[in-house]
Order: sequence, then C-alpha cells, then structure tokens
Amino acid sequence: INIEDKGKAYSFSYDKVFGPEAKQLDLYEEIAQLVQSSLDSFQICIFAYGQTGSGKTFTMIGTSQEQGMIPRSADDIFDKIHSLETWSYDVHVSVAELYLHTLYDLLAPDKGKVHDLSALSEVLVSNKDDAITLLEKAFCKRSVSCTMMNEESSGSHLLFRLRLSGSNKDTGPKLGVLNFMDLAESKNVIKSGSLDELLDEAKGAAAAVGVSWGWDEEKQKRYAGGLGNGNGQVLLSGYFGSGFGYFSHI
Ligand SMILES: Nc1ncnc2c1ncn2[C@@H]1O[C@H](COP(=O)(O)OP(=O)(O)OP(=O)(O)O)[C@@H](O)[C@H]1O
Repeated sequence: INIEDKGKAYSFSYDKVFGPEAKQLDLYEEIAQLVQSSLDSFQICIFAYGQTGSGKTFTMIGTSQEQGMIPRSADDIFDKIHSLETWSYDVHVSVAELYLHTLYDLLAPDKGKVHDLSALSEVLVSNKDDAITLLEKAFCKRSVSCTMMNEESSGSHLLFRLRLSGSNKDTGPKLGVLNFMDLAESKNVIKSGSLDELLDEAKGAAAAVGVSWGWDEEKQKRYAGGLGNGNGQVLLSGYFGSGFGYFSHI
C-alpha cells in the first residue's frame, strides 16, 4: 500500500488481509503455526492494533459462540499437551495492563504496579477454562472500566501471556512463551491528525510488543523484554471507515 502525506511517500506491505466476511477460525488458521512454535521453545507475540471499536478485543477474546484467538490458542495448546506422551508441560498464565507508561499486574491481589514483565505474577493452570477465567477476572481490573471501554480505552494495552515449560526425561527442557497484546490506539492522535504524534504513538505500540523502533533502550527493555524480541510476531489490525484513521491504521 502506497500513501503520500505532505509530499512524503510511505510504502507498507501486508502478508495477508482478511475481509469483513472472515471468521475467527480463518484468522486462527493463520496463527496456528505460531501457537505450535510456542510449544517448541519460541517466544511468540500476537498483537491486535486498530481504532477503538474496530474489533481488537472481539478478535483476541471473542464471545462464547465465536471464540477469539486467545481461547482458541489455549484450547489448541492444552489439546496438544494432553496428546503428548514423552513430554509434560507446565502452563503459567500472566495478565498485565500497560496504562500511561505504567505496567500493572492484573493477577496480583492489589493490582500492583510492576517495573518489568519478569515481575508479573504467574498462575499455574491445567486447562483452557482456568486460563480464560483468569483472563476474564483480570480484564475488569484494568484502569479503564469495562463499561467505559469504547469511550475511554485510549492508552490501555492488555497483555495475556502463557509461559510453557516442557520437560522430557531424555532430552533437555523447552521454554516457550505465547504473548497476546490488545493494543489501544490513541484517540489524541486521531483527533489531531498529526503525523508526528502518530509516529510517536506507533513507536510506543511497537516498543510494547518488542519491535525496536526508536525508543530509548531503557524503555524498550522495560516494556518489551520477554515479549519475544523479533521472534515470531503477528499483527492483527482492524480498521473500518475512512479519513485520517485510515492512515493511522496502516
Ligand atoms: N467481526 C465481528 N463480528 C461481530 N461483532 C463484532 C466483530 N468485531 C467487533 N464486533 C463487535 O463490535 C464491538 C466493538 O468491538 P471491540 O470491543 O472488540 O473493539 P475494540 O477494537 O477492542 O475497541 P476498544 O479499542 O474500544 O477496546 C463489540 O460489541 C464487538 O462484539
């Protein structure tokens, strides 16, 4: 996709674009290989980015009838783990919110602030339902209340993480991580229509998922460390409508 803004040309490419008729299963088929990779010691990050109301949370979490990427991945992971004979896996869940540059541990009883991702609480789970129950409980502990989401969600990024530690008596251990990020888009950027603000916001979002793109090293480490730097990242991005939001989205 080629775009021109204030006389400057920008070029972007996508591996795949899904139309409005796409179902959750279509998207899941696209990421299923990465979910498998997380069982094979890779650190994976799958993140959703797009304007408010465009379906990021629907895509990530979904509904009971149309489950999103997180429950489908958890289902797949436990199916695979339970079918293995020589390997056994421990699956730990963490849930965090990155809000106004502060990281909150949503599984801590007091929703404590943490300095980096390695300090997040982890809960050992043995099935998909326990993992999703933790996510649902954590979801409503965010700084932005559930009822205010579409109005006020700017700046509240949600991280759901599965840490997968495999052991096998004949070979060494395996440690993989599967991160899901539901990234909020800044409404200020959309309102102002400023390309500079847009790029700054994009840097923040990129740093949050571990892409090196201009943030200072300290910030990068705090937010990105452990999210799988450069290792299996997929962006699921949602957009509808027209105007400046179109550029921001791309
Ligand atoms: N593909 C879809 N099919 C059916 N309903 C959808 C779809 N995508 C989104 N929705 C519905 O649209 C509404 C907004 O979606 P959602 O909350 O996922 O957006 P969002 O991008 O996460 O917004 P925010 O940034 O405000 O959190 C929800 O009611 C959701 O159920």
